[in-house]
Amino acid sequence: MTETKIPRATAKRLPLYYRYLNILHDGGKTRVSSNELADAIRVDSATIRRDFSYFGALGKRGYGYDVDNLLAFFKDILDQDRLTNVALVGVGNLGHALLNFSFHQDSNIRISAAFDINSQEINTVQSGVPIYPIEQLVTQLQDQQITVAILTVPSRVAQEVANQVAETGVKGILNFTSIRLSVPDRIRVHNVDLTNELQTLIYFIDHYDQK
Ligand SMILES: NC(=O)c1ccc[n+]([C@@H]2O[C@H](COP(=O)([O-])OP(=O)(O)OC[C@H]3O[C@@H](n4cnc5c(N)ncnc54)[C@H](O)[C@@H]3O)[C@@H](O)[C@H]2O)c1
Repeated sequence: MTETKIPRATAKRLPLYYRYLNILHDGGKTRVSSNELADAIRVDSATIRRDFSYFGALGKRGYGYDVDNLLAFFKDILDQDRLTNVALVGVGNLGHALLNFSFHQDSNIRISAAFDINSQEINTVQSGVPIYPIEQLVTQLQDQQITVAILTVPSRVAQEVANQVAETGVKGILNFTSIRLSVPDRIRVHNVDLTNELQTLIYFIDHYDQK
């Protein structure tokens, strides 16, 4: 694995690059310019060149980037050869939507276990994923060597669930609840807030896109 320290904004674009390079590869394309990439994924070409330069992937003037090289490179960085098992905690409205969502086939991510307290849900298999009672969270996460957990429980129980997750080897939590979780330093928490995303989008539309 490459240990390069990269800005978070760059890291967020990596899966985007990776997906598009796969499309190019499947279409038999062997090289691509930063301008072509820019048009396709709607990130400006200067940003793409800067992002790629963090990894020492420098295109040649007049040639662009070699698709296979880049793809192998991103595959390594994103650790795509390894399947990541993810746990989902809270199979309600949002949890069901995530269970039914097939992650991009080339992403190597899958939800392998879900947890709830609702007797209607537990001990069933939905979209191929077994739903276990929350009491089995710690043992299942450990047995399945799960490293990422998605929290879609009601906010009032979020911290309590996070405490249980912290008893396992989980390294990352994708937190959909409105609670700012307190977890040990070894666990990274990413908060997802659709309201926030929409407000940011509306802000940019209102302030920057008035042409
Ligand atoms: N971040 C966002 O943009 C966003 C959007 C929608 C909802 N949410 C949040 O996501 C969470 C889920 O929303 P929802 O609409 O799916 O709620 P929901 O009530 O439909 O689902 C919650 C599920 O969690 C289960 N649950 C309750 N206590 C539990 C526990 N201790 N352990 C395991 N499971 C437990 C419930 O049985 C239920 O199935 C809420 O916190 C909500 O505020 C966030």
